[in-house]
Amino acid sequence: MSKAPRPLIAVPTDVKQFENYTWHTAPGQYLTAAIDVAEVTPLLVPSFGDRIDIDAVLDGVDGVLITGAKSNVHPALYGAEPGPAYEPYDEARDATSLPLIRAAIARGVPLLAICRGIQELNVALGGTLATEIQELEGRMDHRAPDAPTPDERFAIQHPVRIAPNSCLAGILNDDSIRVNSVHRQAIDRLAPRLEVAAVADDGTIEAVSLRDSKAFVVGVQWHPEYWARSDAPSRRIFEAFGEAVRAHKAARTA
Ligand SMILES: N[C@@H](CCC(=O)NCCCC(=O)O)C(=O)O
Repeated sequence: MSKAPRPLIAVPTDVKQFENYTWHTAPGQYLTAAIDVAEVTPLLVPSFGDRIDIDAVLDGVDGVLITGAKSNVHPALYGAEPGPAYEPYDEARDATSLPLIRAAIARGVPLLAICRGIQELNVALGGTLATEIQELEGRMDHRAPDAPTPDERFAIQHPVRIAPNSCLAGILNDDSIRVNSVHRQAIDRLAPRLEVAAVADDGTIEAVSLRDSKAFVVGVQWHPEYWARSDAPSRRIFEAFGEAVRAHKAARTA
């Protein structure tokens, strides 16, 4: 009996200049976690903003994965004054990922948003971000260790407390896990439709989910993709995302 075809997920891209070309690209660590652990097939969505038919994309996939990136959501999108503390920007990505997030939520398409992704999720739904949080009173330094290798930069660093009865509590079946940390921005004002699913010891919001949502909508500030094969909570997040994607496909094709 032929194997059921793997469901497809959409992954919006970063726009980068490299070797005299403009590239629309995504880091491989997210794609391999989707393939190997969530067992879904990622399709990159080029960041051409309103030139991309978001509905046509969502007609063809059963999930959305929003990756991390060194760039930051443009502050004008949440009413902050642009400046060096908010740079670098990737406005083409913003113009694609934010509409994609809103449309996926409106249609009940499962969504996993990681690092920059949780920040985009919050802004897309009306929230705001704080920048250079390591300079804020009482905050830890959430940036990556100043280390030469990716394994060291994405090393597990600090605990986060999982909100009881949250979507994430159901996925992880634990009240505290340890996570890596590679960010200098974080959620400031939480969007009205989101609820906190995890916090760090300094109060930084580390995960959110959509209030009263039937669909899987989870944002995490850490990087479960990096250790998705070896770290149990990381694996569980990608497995749960894959389960939600397959359920969406089964319901859509029933
Ligand atoms: N730029 C935002 C989001 C951080 C993020 O997505 N980090 C992952 C990749 C970054 C890297 O490889 O250095 C912020 O800083 O909060």
